[in-house]
Amino acid sequence: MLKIGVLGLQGAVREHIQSIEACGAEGIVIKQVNQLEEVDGLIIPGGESTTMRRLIDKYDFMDPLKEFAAAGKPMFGTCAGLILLAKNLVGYNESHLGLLDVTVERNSFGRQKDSFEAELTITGVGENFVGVFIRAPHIVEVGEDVEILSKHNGRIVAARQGQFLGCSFHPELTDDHRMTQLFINMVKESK
Ligand SMILES: NC(=O)CC[C@H](N)C(=O)O
Repeated sequence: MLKIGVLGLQGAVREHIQSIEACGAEGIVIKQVNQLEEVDGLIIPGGESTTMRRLIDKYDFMDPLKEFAAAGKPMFGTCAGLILLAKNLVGYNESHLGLLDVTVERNSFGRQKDSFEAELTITGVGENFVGVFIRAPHIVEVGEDVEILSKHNGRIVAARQGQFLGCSFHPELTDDHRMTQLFINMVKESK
């Protein structure tokens, strides 16, 4: 059975595990660096990117996460996880993991729209996917070999570059598991 890890330092961890299991894979909460060896792919969940970054540093996850990526293993960042994966962040000089070649702007859907749902069409997933956006970032710009998978109101909300997948919304908060399945397929193909 495929083993998919969810970085378990902060954020919406349990819901991702449930979604992974609904897709027939094994979900493992990663709380210690050595657990990364057990999994074939990793989801970095939504939450608060600054808090998650602090915990990544505190528990020495930075280099092991970069090594995980360098080994060619797929990674999927959702919401705050997208911010952590991105190569560039609007208004910041430094990024976090800097793996996915996109520029991301945090909290970019405005105040009245702090949280909302929207029906999305996502390449590789299909139509009528309800995206749950919670103080969501969006992708402002993508690098050459990044495929844009979905837009909402002209803004890029999902993208893929090889082994890396990122989205602005929380795919684990509905019982539509197609986005999780897309990632699991990427993990299958990478083996
Ligand atoms: N739902 C989320 O993950 C929100 C992300 C959060 N606004 C951040 O900047 O980290």
